[in-house]
Amino acid sequence: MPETTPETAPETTPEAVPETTSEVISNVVPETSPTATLETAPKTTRKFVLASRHSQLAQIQTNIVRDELAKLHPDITFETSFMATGGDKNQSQALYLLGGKALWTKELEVSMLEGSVDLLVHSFKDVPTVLPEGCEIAGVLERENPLDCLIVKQGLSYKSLEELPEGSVVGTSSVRRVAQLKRRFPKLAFKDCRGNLNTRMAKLDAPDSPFTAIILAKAGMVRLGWGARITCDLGPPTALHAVSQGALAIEIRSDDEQARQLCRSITHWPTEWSCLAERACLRVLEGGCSVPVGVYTTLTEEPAEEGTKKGKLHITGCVTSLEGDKHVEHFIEAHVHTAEEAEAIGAKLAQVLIETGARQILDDINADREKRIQEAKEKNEKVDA
Ligand SMILES: NCc1[nH]cc(CCC(=O)O)c1CC(=O)O
Repeated sequence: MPETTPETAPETTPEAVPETTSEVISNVVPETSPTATLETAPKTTRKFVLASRHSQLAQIQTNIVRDELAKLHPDITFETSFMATGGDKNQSQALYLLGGKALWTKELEVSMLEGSVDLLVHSFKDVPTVLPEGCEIAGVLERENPLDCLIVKQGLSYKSLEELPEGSVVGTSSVRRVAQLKRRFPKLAFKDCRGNLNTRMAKLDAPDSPFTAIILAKAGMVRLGWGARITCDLGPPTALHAVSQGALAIEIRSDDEQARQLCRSITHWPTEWSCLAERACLRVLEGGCSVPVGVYTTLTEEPAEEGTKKGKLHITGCVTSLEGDKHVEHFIEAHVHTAEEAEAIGAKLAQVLIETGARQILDDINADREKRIQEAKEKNEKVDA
């Protein structure tokens, strides 16, 4: 297949990037630093290795975090390391058979717990709502635009989902996106489109591609420098985005106090609290497998007493049946003073959704999933449920 990376793509393809890149950012002690006088003292400053998946987007995101850290901590050395994860390696099996989201994070966590790397940089939405023992999210950067967006195949001039002819094939592998869009656009067809963003864009633009358009997270497109390919945004009320979409999270070993301090220094608290509220909502709803949950959150900073924080949290959540025929949506607005209060609001939102119809939708989805796993087993497929 010819290289069909969009015109705006950087020169470097992901294949050109070595599996492991180690780059010393800075170990120079600035002259103004109080430690600058200890020139003969042994260098005890620890080196920190940031790690992520090896996709081009993951590398860009890791470099964003590294640059933020290096800017605030010029006396510390930061390196980066990139590796393939289960999710990258297995792109043919249906996502619902692959055993959950830990797919993208498990190998990285193992390396970190072994001590080979120190800070894991993730798209927050790929991080499971429950982390392994000994791991925690310690840092969250300011959120990029959290919405989904439509990208129409190159050469076609449709400007929105409304304009797509009946029966057009829209690519996405997200049950949330399919459910929400079937509800609004019953005449469109949806088809799996897997792989990292480079792969998905190439699949869309290939001359023999079945797709008229695909749906992606806008944040990824923007970070890759492909914003010009975005046809339109998909936001409320048409579509609510995934929990924590558009935010970057940094995971550390729970016993690594130095890493925690570094993460705190670059954390954007309104993003962190918003994402924690969204994750609390998902944790209550999901019971272990991926569900079509959409959210939209704003957190507006309010005047607070010295040394404290306060914000007005407005969080909307929805759960949609896989065929788009059932949908429950609710929002809560509350003043919050701590991350824990924000999480409590997210959990309460989930509770309200469950009581107003989400329970039935989720039970149906779990039954459907069980059935498909059973069918797959019967077909002798390797299933890791
Ligand atoms: N599911 C994969 C994934 N994980 C994070 C992003 C985009 C960046 C982000 O949400 O921060 C994407 C691509 C997509 O959903 O289109």
